[in-house]
Amino acid sequence: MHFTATEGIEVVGRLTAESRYQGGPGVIHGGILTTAFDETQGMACMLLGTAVVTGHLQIDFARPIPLGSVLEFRARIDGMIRRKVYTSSEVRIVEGAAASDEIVATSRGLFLKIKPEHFTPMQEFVDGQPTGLPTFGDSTL
Ligand SMILES: CCCCCCCC(=O)SCCNC(=O)CCNC(=O)[C@H](O)C(C)(C)COP(=O)(O)OP(=O)(O)OC[C@H]1O[C@@H](n2cnc3c(N)ncnc32)[C@H](O)[C@@H]1OP(=O)(O)O
Repeated sequence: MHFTATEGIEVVGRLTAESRYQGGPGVIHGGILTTAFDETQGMACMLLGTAVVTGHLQIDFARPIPLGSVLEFRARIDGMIRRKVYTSSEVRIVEGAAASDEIVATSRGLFLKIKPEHFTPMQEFVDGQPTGLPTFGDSTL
């Protein structure tokens, strides 16, 4: 996805519903849409200048989204309480046969501000390649 920061704490991201994203016949998979919402709201949080992780994410799938559609996501920060960052986002089809001003799905998120040490225990698993462990093809196995 590509993102643009707009006025205030809001970001806009675009995603093309490619055929490899198919869920039901001819439509985008809900998990792909969920991931895009997560990314878009996470990107809005990055404008705060602090690292966050997703704590809670809810999605309302309002309309089926045909493959080939170009989707435009908009996300913003709605509020903050202590480490909690509340976000919302919606998506429209902006190019393709089903393009219109209608909102086809919405999302609300809760992101938690974290310290860099949050990821320290997972360093060994970065990129899915645990270090310090024997790997397949290792002649010492
Ligand atoms: C470009 C960047 C895009 C990034 C987008 C993608 C981001 C991701 O996908 S991150 C991956 C998915 N998420 C994760 O792996 C997170 C896994 N969960 C965790 O690590 C922890 O549960 C974490 C950090 C979210 C919260 O744990 P912790 O830091 O101990 O917070 P904790 O003290 O329990 O709670 C803090 C506050 O948040 C609230 N809270 C925590 N989790 C939740 C939740 N799931 N729902 C509601 N409230 C919650 C607590 O009630 C508490 O509220 P209050 O301040 O009012 O008392």
